[in-house]
Amino acid sequence: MNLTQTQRERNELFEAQAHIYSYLLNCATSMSLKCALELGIPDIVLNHKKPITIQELISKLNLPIEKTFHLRSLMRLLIHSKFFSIIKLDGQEGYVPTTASKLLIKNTSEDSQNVPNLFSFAKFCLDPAILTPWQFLGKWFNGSESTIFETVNGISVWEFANKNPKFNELFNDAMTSDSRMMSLVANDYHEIFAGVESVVDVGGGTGLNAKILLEAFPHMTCTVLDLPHVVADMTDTTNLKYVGGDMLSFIPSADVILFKTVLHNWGDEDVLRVLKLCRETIRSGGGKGINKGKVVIIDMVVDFEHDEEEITKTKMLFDVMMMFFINGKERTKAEWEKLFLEAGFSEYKITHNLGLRSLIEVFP
Ligand SMILES: C[S@@+](CC[C@H](N)C(=O)[O-])C[C@H]1O[C@@H](n2cnc3c(N)ncnc32)[C@H](O)[C@@H]1O
Ligand SMILES: O=c1cc(-c2ccc(O)cc2)oc2c(O)c(O)ccc12
Repeated sequence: MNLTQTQRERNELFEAQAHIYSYLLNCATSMSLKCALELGIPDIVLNHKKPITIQELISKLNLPIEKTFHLRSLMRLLIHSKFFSIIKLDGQEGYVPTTASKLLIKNTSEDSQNVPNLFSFAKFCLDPAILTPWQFLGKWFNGSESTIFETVNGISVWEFANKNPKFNELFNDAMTSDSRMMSLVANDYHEIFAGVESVVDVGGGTGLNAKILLEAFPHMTCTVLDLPHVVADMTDTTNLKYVGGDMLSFIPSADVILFKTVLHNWGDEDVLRVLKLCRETIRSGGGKGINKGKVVIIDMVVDFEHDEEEITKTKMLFDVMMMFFINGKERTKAEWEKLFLEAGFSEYKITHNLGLRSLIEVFP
């Protein structure tokens, strides 16, 4: 087809209109997912064991039959967003889960703590306490508060968590749920933890990451350092100890100093301060031997050149979110390297096998 200049321009404008509308309505996808989670749709579809028809789904959800049409539309959007698939069986269409919806099951038992599950992380991201501050981005640009969270609440996320037990629980459960993904790789980390007797998990939250590590390396001892209100109710065990404190002023000594999704919470100045503290701790701890006296960081490494499109987009979203919520940022390899060298470290090694995150070993 030979389009005239005017036809091409018109088509371009219509395409741009579709593009704009798609982004303007992005929140409809998040909200539809929120609704599906509230209703427990991933659990129902998974537990059905075979494709579930729209009528069966309506009935299991105990919804009025008049809502069938609406539920079908919701499911169609969630199928398009890869949270469910639809297949034909015996002439009837039925919904089946995808890997994404299997990770969003609501009902997992306490003893399946290290089975990957992201329900609590999703619940946190979709909570009004986290969604509301986005509305104030424009106001924040014209104001003096350091984050949009402070524009809305007057205090930082950490102070807010300290003062609001419900938010504290929501936040800690979300981070714990993210840590459950670590159970997928802990057993591959023999090289990284070979000969290591002690680990301090800095900003280790309620300790799930430490527990997963200790399951893979039972001979180790682990100290979890976190803010006092986070570790207040935690109970020490033989090889797991909780310490309340501020990582900006004190890091307990150990063979390995671990930071999982912690350093991206901080700006360069604070990360430098923390890394220098680590360097001091390693120097005075005098750890000798393979793997003794190193820092291990599990965090994003932004690499727009090599990352796949969805990973790139997610890293950009995290970067913006980190920046506006807690003054943190996602870093490129060059940005990480600059901080390591400035803090007095001489070498580092990056292993990319954690999806969005990479594991960085930093040596003195
Ligand atoms: C993003 S969460 C990561 C939690 C855990 N590492 C994980 O991956 O699940 C950041 C953690 O840092 C803790 N934190 C924030 N400021 C801190 C500080 N000044 N000293 C120690 N921990 C801090 C928070 O309470 C929170 O548990
Ligand atoms: O303080 C936060 C906030 C988020 C957050 C903000 C907005 C969203 O739409 C989703 C998530 O995530 C955080 C996070 O992942 C983290 O490691 C520390 C703090 C926060």
